[in-house]
Amino acid sequence: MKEIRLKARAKINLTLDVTGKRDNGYHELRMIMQTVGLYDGVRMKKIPEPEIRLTSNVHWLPTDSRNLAWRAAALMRETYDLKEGVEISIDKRIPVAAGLAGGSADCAAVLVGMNRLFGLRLPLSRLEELALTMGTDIPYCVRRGTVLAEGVGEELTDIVPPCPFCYVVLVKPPVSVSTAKVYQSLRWDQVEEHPDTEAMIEAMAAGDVEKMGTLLCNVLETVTIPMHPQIESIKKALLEKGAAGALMSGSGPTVFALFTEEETAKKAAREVRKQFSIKDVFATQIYHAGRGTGRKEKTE
Ligand SMILES: C[C@](O)(CO)[C@H](O)COP(=O)(O)OP(=O)(O)OC[C@H]1O[C@@H](n2ccc(N)nc2=O)[C@H](O)[C@@H]1O
Ligand SMILES: Nc1ncnc2c1ncn2[C@@H]1O[C@H](COP(=O)(O)OP(=O)(O)OP(=O)(O)O)[C@@H](O)[C@H]1O
Repeated sequence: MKEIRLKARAKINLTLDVTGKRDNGYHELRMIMQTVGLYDGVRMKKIPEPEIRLTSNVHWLPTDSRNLAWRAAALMRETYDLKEGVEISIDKRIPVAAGLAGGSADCAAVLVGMNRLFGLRLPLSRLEELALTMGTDIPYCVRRGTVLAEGVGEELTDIVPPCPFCYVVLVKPPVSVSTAKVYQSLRWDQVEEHPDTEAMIEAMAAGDVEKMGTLLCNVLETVTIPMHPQIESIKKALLEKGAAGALMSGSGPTVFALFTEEETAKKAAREVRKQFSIKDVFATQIYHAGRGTGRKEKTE
């Protein structure tokens, strides 16, 4: 049977503000999300057996209902009463539990893949609704591009014009961060520095990457950086190596930095990898849904 191949892309948060807390413990957010080139390869194939068979190149990652990609396939089979099963293989490149929404991206890719494989013709808006039942970052991973996310992360507005093309270095220190714990520890009403979301949207419209660098701001840094001070050292090193700006993505621990020059970005990536003895360092770029990076795509 025909196999389809999808690229489940990582995201970064250019700004992340928390504006309140709901009774159920979830936080009200206002954040600018951006897709980057780094991706997990997802291959899918229909099988006659009514099963979901999942494999991945990361041997310790669960391949059952604990995996978000498995859950996406199960949800589509149940919701649309699909008789056949599916075989999914994930080539993971996005570091796990990194603040880059790797699991959410795989989940979104499987929703899109099931829609295609089974000829369901569901609009993206329906896939975004289904996505929200599995995690608050997942609707965005279905949509992708430059997006203002509000509510608990599910109210999505495309930002036009989108983020200008630039180079992005990702550095994931070898520590794991639990998103739930970070939110639980956040004293959102005591945070002093909030992002200027409107100014960031203006800087993007002006194509001013240097200005964008000065406006990067994530209130979750107030929780994760004291737990892992190395994040601050990595940010500082990336700025010294020519970044327009550097910030922790999501709940962390990954740090990303924006660069206007490819060579400067690659050199910074090489040097940071060596200086901090970190293997998970990637030189990638901004990605726009449908339009790609606008340049020859490569992540190193
Ligand atoms: C940090 C971000 O990645 C920024 O994009 C997201 O807000 C988190 O997205 P995610 O990993 O998809 O998060 P979920 O799997 O939905 O939730 C994980 C946990 O984070 C907390 N959570 C999540 C989203 C939100 N708006 N408020 C929260 O307090 C909840 O305790 C939840 O149990
Ligand atoms: N397909 C998957 N890929 C990676 N992790 C997965 C997957 N499915 C479930 N998980 C589980 O989800 C947890 C978080 O993984 P993920 O890589 O999505 O975190 P993250 O990058 O911090 O996401 P976010 O930015 O949305 O908080 C891991 O502990 C992992 O066991």
